[in-house]
Amino acid sequence: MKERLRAPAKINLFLQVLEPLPSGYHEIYTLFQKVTLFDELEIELVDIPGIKLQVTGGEVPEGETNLAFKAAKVLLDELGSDQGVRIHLRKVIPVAAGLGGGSSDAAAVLKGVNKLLGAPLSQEELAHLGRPLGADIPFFVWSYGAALGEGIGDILTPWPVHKAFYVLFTPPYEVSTATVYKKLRLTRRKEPFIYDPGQPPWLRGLVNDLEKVTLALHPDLEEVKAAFIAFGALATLMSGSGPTVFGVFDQYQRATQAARALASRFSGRVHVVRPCGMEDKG
Ligand SMILES: C[C@@](CO)(OP(=O)(O)O)[C@H](O)COP(=O)(O)OP(=O)(O)OC[C@H]1O[C@@H](n2ccc(N)nc2=O)[C@H](O)[C@@H]1O
Ligand SMILES: Nc1ncnc2c1ncn2[C@@H]1O[C@H](COP(=O)(O)OP(=O)(O)O)[C@@H](O)[C@H]1O
Repeated sequence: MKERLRAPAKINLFLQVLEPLPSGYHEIYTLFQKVTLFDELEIELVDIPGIKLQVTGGEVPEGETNLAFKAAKVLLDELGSDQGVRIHLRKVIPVAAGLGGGSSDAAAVLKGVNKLLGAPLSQEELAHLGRPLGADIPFFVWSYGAALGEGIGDILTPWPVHKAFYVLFTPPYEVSTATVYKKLRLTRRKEPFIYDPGQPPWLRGLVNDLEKVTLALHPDLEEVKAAFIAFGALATLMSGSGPTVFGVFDQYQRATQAARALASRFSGRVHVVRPCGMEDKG
């Protein structure tokens, strides 16, 4: 039996860092939005114990440090299963880019393997199991297109999906999430700037507290942001810890024109995507 799954990328439409926690993590207030850029996975249960992972299309390890591998292991261990798992992962989502690709792969493996084993665990149990592997994993386990993330990003509340076209620009270098959080200087606990779920967040202004850290390391991203505005974006922001920067557009044609202009001016990968979770909204 085989499961074929698509693991979406995410962007953070706002990200406020409120307080450092004794665990080394930070309390955040963020809006996660899944978008239509997908890694692809094929998962199979076999009778020979052990986990085998094959990766094509991206610079990520194939062994036990891959988040897809770790997710399979933690689930098999939890269930005490002696079945083996074979995973083929086709990487499309840029790596260490603020798009949550590794977390999404891990969540897809948790869901896929659980389904192949007859669904012994609930979505909530899978989210709980994935959380120590990555704070973003619970969001990818849940089926919402968009969710408010509190706590370390693992306390989730569904959020309406607002119609838009997003252009993602990912420069040809990676950024470490842990380094960016570490470099952020918080002097006192911040109270979150609250958004109205009924309104597209870009109408109130998009904020990402991690942006200043990554932009100080990579000032070229300021130019990308300025170019997004010059090319007609309604708003522009870095996603997560970066370095991906996105522009928000209200028309597909404007988005594709901006994407072409960006690709000819800057070296990096450009994707035009839509939010997931609005299939019923046209
Ligand atoms: C910044 C965000 C925004 O969605 O995403 P990315 O840019 O990584 O995609 C997340 O908060 C990242 O989530 P994720 O990438 O899953 O984090 P983890 O692997 O669990 O953590 C990597 C490191 O980031 C720091 N970290 C992470 C989450 C958080 N709320 N506070 C933190 O301080 C910790 O130092 C941790 O060791
Ligand atoms: N399946 C995977 N896909 C992407 N990165 C992975 C994967 N497994 C392990 N990693 C490692 O996790 C780190 C963060 O990856 P990723 O989730 O793409 O970043 P981000 O959270 O910034 O979007 C990278 O250093 C990468 O080598």
